[in-house]
Amino acid sequence: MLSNAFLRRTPARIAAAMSFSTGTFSNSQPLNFRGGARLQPVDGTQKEEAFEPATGRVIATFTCSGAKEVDLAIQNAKQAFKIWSQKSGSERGRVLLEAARIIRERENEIAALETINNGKSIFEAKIDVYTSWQCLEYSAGLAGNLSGQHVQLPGGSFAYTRREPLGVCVGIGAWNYPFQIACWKSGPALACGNAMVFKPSPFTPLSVLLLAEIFAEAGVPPGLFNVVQGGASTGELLCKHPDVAKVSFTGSVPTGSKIMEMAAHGIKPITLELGGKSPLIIFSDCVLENAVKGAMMGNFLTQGEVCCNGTRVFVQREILDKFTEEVVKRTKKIKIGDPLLEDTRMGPLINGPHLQKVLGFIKKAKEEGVKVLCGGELYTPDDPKLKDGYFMTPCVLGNCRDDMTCVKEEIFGPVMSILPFDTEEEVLERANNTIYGLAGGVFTRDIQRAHRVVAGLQAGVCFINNYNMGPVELPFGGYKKSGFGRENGQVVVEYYSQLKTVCVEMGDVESVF
Ligand SMILES: NC(=O)c1ccc[n+]([C@@H]2O[C@H](COP(=O)([O-])OP(=O)(O)OC[C@H]3O[C@@H](n4cnc5c(N)ncnc54)[C@H](O)[C@@H]3O)[C@@H](O)[C@H]2O)c1
Repeated sequence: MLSNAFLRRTPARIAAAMSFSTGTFSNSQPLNFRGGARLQPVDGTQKEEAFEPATGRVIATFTCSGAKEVDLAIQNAKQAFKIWSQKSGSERGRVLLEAARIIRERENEIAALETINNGKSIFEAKIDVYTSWQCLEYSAGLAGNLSGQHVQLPGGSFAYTRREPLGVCVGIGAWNYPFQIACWKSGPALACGNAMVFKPSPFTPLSVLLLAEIFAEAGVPPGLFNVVQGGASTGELLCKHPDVAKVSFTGSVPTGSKIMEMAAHGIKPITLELGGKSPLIIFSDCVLENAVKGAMMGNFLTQGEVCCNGTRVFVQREILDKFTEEVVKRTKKIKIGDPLLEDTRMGPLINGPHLQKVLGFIKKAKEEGVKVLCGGELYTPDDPKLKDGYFMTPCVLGNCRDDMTCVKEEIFGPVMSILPFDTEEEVLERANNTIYGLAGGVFTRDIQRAHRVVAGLQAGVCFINNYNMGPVELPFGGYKKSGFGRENGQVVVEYYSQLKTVCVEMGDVESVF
């Protein structure tokens, strides 16, 4: 997700000095964080390796946390919650502002680590860091504004509501936006007075440790924000723990469904930020140049590994050829390569199995009759140190039909499917014919049609004449199987707090007995 404000920054600021280079990083520090410090987990048997996708090198090994370590992290969070929840919103806000300031100060280091471990270009990783500290600043504002309601009752009696924190919240993250996801969950959670135990994806365990250190430096009580590492089994230990008050999850639909089952046993509220297969509808009266740019932004950020991407690009038949020609021309020009170089716009995919999965979708699409208009192949950059990286060429598919696998399923790679349409009524029905409902977009100069179409889209986040912009002031989240609950925007406090109603009697008790 992008921020307009970031894109308007001066190139000099973006190209700030870097001290990392691809193929050199190796982690030597513990990757769990508990009680205010990095440490090794006290238990856990399974070992995991994390990779640098650009080179295929192992850059970190760690033990997946077991039941004892998970419990210790939660007990630490419980203790810190007692202190943090008693502070005023403004006091909490000040700490979050300081954390935001430190993130800005360490922007290059955080972005570089994200690029090394995730593979996205450094240009994009800096955008992620930008939206991360913005979220903490925004959450700081929310903290100072938390309040209840005062309601007058008969006879001078009255009632008031208190917005109270939930307790220990668990955050479970996906690998595509590791630092940003951790900030988007912890910012509002801490603002509302909660503590958090966060588990990143085992593919991207590194950058969240910087966030934990930054929170500690900014002044959160030790234990307020903890990190446990691991995969499904560690995640399940967190979700099933009786002292956890809420789970906020970002990941795939099948895992989201399991999280919901586990939460059901404990009657725990959850936020689910899940996958998507979003429609991007381009009418023939659009500004073609903007529609082409929108389709590129809606498909190729972070190697296409973006939940809200508009991967089903519906194009009105009159402009199909012109649009397709322009998109293909620009897709072929995307600079693929060393993600730490400032002019690279597409890095490697997250890992070998995922790369093979994406290529498998393209193979199947060919069997089902699509025309590969460009890309969709393994790519080996000239630089020898990148020869084992997980690179592929961004791909545009033509001759697509709604019933094809590549059009129905989330590919989570740089693959755009182009689908012709004729009428507004037809395209809206086809756009909504999916289990997902995360996002959707429309390009048209007709203002009435733009609003009519987005009103008809079954999606939580809609764009008119742009795509994939994500300012932190706006709620983000899905409809249908893309999940529920919202991140960001003022509404986020609903998902990290609970409301207490207090009735105050000013007269005598009237009893019916
Ligand atoms: N809607 C959003 O905001 C958003 C944002 C980013 C990614 N996503 C989605 O995430 C998916 C890609 O991420 P992924 O491959 O990491 O997803 P995933 O579901 O495989 O894993 C997500 C997280 O859940 C953990 N996990 C796996 N099994 C678990 C279990 N049984 N119990 C508890 N935790 C478990 C993983 O270790 C990881 O930390 C895509 O579908 C993408 O669309 C959604």
